[in-house]
Amino acid sequence: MAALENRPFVKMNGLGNEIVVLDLRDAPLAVPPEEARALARPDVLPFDQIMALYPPQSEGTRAFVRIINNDGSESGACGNGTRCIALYEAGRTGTDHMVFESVAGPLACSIAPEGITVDMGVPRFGWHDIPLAGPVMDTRAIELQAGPAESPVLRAPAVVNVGNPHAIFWVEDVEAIDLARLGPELEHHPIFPERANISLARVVSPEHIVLKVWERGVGLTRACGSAACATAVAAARLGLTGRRVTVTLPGGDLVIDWRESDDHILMTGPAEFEFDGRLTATMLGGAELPATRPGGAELPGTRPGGAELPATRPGGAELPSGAA
Ligand SMILES: N[C@@H](CCC[C@H](N)C(=O)O)C(=O)O
Repeated sequence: MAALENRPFVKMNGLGNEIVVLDLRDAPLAVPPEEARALARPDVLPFDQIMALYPPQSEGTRAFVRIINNDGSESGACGNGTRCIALYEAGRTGTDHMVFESVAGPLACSIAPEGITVDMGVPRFGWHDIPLAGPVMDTRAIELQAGPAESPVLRAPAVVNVGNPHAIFWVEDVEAIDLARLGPELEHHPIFPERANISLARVVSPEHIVLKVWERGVGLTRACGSAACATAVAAARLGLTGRRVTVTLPGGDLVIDWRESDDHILMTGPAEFEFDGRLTATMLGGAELPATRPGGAELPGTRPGGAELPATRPGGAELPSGAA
């Protein structure tokens, strides 16, 4: 029997970043990577991340969250997914201020008419924090390039850790570069011992950045909240922008404020409830577990066509009423 069989799920998205919330607080169990990969198949429940909720470990927090990519690997941060679990918890409990715990630290969230704000913590810049394979003094621009050696198409990214590792390349036009081709090579470059999320960023003005992201363990996505945070911080460090910027991703806009008083990064944006249901053995791979989406190069749709998906409500704006 699949470990997650019969568990309730809630499908949500944050700016089109496809999120599955698994509330495992009542009966905690680890998400088996092979079941995550099976679930992510295009005809089942394609997602970018699972946000798995476990019993809180500290007083005053709602849950300990573990973040699982659709290749079954785990990440320390997911900005869009955190807004989703904040909305989920608000629907369940009626509270609009809450704190989650994660392997990277506390995540304080607040819900307001202008959006859901998550305190993503303090960014780290040391080469061993990213981490990089060896000592680098200045992580605002590291020695790394992609494309032909004699005429690289990408070079000298900034690197930042915001709970997960990011490399940001500054470009004139994010659409002019084939990130689906270069992303896998850069994600797995030996300079990144834990791999990295790879971003192309165009600085439009001191208040505006356009961003496209190849996510570690996933591929191209419509939005990546932690990449938006990492990029905003990297741009401010280089003097390309101020500390408050709007970051435009394929899925929409996030406002990032790298707060001067304590260096915490505040990310504000939307999240949406889509539908909920229960996981079945077939969804979790049954007897055989085929590979996940090839290369993750396609942008996933918002609604799977899987005939056996036991969705209990059509996609809608309402809040989930407690799937746990
Ligand atoms: N979609 C996320 C980032 C998810 C984690 C990333 N793929 C990693 O492995 O670090 C976001 O919104 O931040």
